[in-house]
Amino acid sequence: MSNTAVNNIAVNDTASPLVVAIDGPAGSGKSSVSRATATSLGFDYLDTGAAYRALAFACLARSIDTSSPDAVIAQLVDFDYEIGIDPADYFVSVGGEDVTDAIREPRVTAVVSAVARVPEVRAYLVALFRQIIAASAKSGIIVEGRDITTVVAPDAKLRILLTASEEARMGRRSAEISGESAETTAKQLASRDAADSRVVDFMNAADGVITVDSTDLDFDQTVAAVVDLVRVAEGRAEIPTN
Ligand SMILES: Nc1ncnc2c1ncn2[C@@H]1O[C@H](COP(=O)(O)OP(=O)(O)O)[C@@H](O)[C@H]1O
Ligand SMILES: Nc1ccn([C@@H]2O[C@H](COP(=O)(O)OP(=O)(O)O)[C@@H](O)[C@H]2O)c(=O)n1
Repeated sequence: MSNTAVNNIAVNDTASPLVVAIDGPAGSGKSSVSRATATSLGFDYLDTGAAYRALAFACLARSIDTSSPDAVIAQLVDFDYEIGIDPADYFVSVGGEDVTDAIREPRVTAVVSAVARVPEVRAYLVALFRQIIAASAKSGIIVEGRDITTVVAPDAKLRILLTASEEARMGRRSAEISGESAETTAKQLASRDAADSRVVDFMNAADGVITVDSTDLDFDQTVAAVVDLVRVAEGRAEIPTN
């Protein structure tokens, strides 16, 4: 297996990886379930939301007005972003600085939707995601976000919409975030989903996309459900009956 570097992205010249596309609203479990599934299957894992967050972080670091599309677009020229796609070595960096935790701060979450709704930003990042996917040297890659099943990888071997009731999603998120009331977390999550869904529809499964509803599944059961679907997609198992 050999890899070459083009524009800082290692290009895998072996067979293309099996692509698993996962979309869904905030708090449905996309990142955690995708990462655990990738670990269990020996696949890579690409968190696309991290790129939008990293760009929002870079804008804030330079005091850029994130409500100005032109100002945000101007940041793309020297947006020096890197992400780890090995689920055992997940990191996000901007300009060589590790921002893995910083991009989850509420001040970044508060402006990320404004950055993500700019069409030029989306076109730039979609192209980057496709390069990263093509460069995966593993047998598969799980890619999660909002528009993966419809825009980034509509031809993925397996496409999943991961959902959970609003109540379950908000409960999970507020359990993670300390320092903010459950009510504040719930309001912020709902308003971000509303803003994001004006740009891409990630609440309804597109044709051919399988819905996995994790409302009544615990974390391990959700991972097991996704692993089962991957085995079916690989032709290694029959379609699960429940
Ligand atoms: N099925 C589940 N049952 C309980 N908790 C879950 C489940 N799926 C995910 N979680 C937890 O919910 C939280 C939000 O998950 P996360 O992966 O960050 O969601 P997303 O990436 O969709 O925003 C995490 O703390 C995660 O461990
Ligand atoms: N494929 C994607 C992924 C994220 N995003 C944007 O990036 C933001 C952060 O994504 P995320 O996946 O980290 O969000 P969480 O649901 O994990 O909080 C979202 O609120 C969207 O605005 C997007 O527009 N398209």
